[in-house]
Amino acid sequence: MPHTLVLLRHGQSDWNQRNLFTGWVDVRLSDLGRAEAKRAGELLVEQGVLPEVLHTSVLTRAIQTADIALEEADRLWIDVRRSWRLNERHYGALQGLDKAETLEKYGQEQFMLWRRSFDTPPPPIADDSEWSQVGDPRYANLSDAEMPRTECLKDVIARMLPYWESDIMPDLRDGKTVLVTAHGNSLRALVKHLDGISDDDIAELNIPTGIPLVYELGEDFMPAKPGEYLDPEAAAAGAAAVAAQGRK
Ligand SMILES: O=C(O)[C@@H](CO)OP(=O)(O)O
Repeated sequence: MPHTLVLLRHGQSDWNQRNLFTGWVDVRLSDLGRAEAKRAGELLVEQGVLPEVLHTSVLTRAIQTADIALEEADRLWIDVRRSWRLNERHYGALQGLDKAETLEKYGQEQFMLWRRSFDTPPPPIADDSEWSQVGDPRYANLSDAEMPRTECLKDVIARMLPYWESDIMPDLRDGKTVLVTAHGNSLRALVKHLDGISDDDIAELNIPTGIPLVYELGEDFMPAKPGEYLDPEAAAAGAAAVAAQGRK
């Protein structure tokens, strides 16, 4: 029996709209982001993909997106689990900075290295920075070593995959249609794993906001073919817009 997995990046956030590096900063959805989340719920209903369990990050924009989409699908009642392991990549000292200004200041090569390279993290954020998450009660159970001050995609894979195996795979094994509502870079980490994308090629992959991406997985919890967006045209346009961020 194939397992159905639905990945959903949160709708546009206030900081996506303002073109700021976000990472673990807990910003809310913009009006457009709420509309995208509602549309995601409509797409799930229209195409008969009805989630039976939800996994989200502990960031509000992912939680809001799931709630709005599931309300639209009349599925607010399904079981929910949340984990910091699905959080956006921690953007280190770049959190709160304007993407276009950062590009201008450091140049295209450094900007893209920080943004999309597999294993080069941005400089770490200071614990007393306005945009640090140290001391945030939702991370009280993390050890100091687990609490990131910056992350590259490789680090995200290392903290996300254990949750995939321990919590998401068992729900798939139970035959449930699983919705994972998360973030541009935490979902890039999962798609890299599922689609077997190389460390170099993953730089080119961008995930659009608010469009469900559906995988049918085999008994080994791997797909026979890449996932399919429920609105492929909007997904292509959305991914191109993410790729162009930084350019004003
Ligand atoms: O700012 C961020 O946290 C991410 C996602 O919005 O941005 P980027 O696509 O530049 O990695």
